[in-house]
Amino acid sequence: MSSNVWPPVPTNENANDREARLAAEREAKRISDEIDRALEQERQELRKRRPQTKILLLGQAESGKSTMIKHFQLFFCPSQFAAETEAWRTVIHLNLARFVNHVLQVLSTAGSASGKSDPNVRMLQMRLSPLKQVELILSRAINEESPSQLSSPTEETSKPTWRPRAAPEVSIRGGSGWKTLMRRRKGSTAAKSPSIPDEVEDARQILDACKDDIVALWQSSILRTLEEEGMDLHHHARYFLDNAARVANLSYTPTTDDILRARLRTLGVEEYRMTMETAAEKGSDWVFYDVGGSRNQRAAWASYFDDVNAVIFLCPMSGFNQRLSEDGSVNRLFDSMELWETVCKSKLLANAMFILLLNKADILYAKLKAGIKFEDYVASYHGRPNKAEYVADYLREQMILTHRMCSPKRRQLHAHVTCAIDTTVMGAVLNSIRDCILVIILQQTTLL
Ligand SMILES: Nc1nc2c(ncn2[C@@H]2O[C@H](COP(=O)(O)OP(=O)(O)OP(=O)(O)O)[C@@H](O)[C@H]2O)c(=O)[nH]1
Ligand SMILES: [Mg+2]
Repeated sequence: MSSNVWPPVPTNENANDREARLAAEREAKRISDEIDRALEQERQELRKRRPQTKILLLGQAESGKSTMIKHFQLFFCPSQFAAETEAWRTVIHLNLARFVNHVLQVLSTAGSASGKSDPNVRMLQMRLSPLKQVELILSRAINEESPSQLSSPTEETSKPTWRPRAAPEVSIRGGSGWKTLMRRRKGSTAAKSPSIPDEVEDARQILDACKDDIVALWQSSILRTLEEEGMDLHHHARYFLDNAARVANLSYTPTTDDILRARLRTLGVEEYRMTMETAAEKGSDWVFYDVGGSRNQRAAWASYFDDVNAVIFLCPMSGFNQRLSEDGSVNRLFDSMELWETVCKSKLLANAMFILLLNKADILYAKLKAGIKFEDYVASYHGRPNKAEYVADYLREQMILTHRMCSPKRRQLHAHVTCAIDTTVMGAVLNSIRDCILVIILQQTTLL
């Protein structure tokens, strides 16, 4: 008998003693197994009874819903956020390649139309032509939907007469599991789709080889002229073009700021399950629904309204001088206000807690500072200071009023002014949202 058996077998044991000992051991094991089973059953019951927190993010397209999801991951599930860095690298490269291709296309049209052809620019156009292939490969790698032609908000200004179409955005269908797909592709050694990782690697090499030319193109004076003439570039496009030398480098790893700026338009509804990793909420499961915000996507929202604990509604304040890309006759801010009213009125959401985020405060600030007058677009603001904090207060008051007038019954509303690309500002907002949600969980647990 081996000496490391516990309890040690008595050396002077006779046959009867042995039989009695084995029977006692069997009984002890039976009791222990029974306890384990009971504990497991209790755990399962608890898991079933634990309220799953359901949070819905609503708002028009480009309001910042998916960016908020990234923040929730970053603050409450940091390991999940870190694990997705690689997938975001591909999206960021696709963003960059698409913007450059868009600029090249605008250049070729404008160049022939207004006689601005310059041999240096023509040379850059030729040397950057492989980026079309890069865009194709990366789009295929994330299984992108075919890019929409109605993709960007349009600035409301009477100045430019010639208006090239905005760059089509990168879009992905909710539920496509693209991040998992990217992780599997990265991990797979030539199993199912051998060509894709190789292709992506090729695309990265091409981008790296083109980086100096991208920088030269972005810095060329002709681009400033095109911008003055109304070339429509998203804020995130500008950010990635400003950082092109770093982003296109072969050894590039996305920073948190880069990931927050990456644009991936949501189509349909994407579900995110997060098991919280931090502080008081540790171990609890939160389920987020991130919806596509453009008008043709909104019909799908209602089927997610059942049993919602919290609604986070994003209103991009900077949209006051923009029109919807899907309907050029509608002002973005007015659309947002109307949408807020509809959401407030919903009977299905009557019991949910509401969180209102007046987002894109940085762009609002920049626009007002540049002399664009808020009252020129929102007549009811007439005579008030053209300052971001006053405008934000005004919008907050209006939206709180709408909530009070339209809600089917009294319920909590928490409103914050946000800039969803600024992690320092968002820290405090996220803590406050977390606290509100924890109170809901507590209330539900007490009610059970
Ligand atoms: N400057 C600035 N950019 C922001 C802010 N919030 C979000 N963005 C950027 O705006 C772009 C659109 O944000 P998303 O989160 O993708 O918008 P969305 O509401 O999910 O849009 P859809 O999926 O089309 O419904 C991204 O490039 C973000 O980085 C902000 O407060 N300031
Ligand atoms: Mg989105």
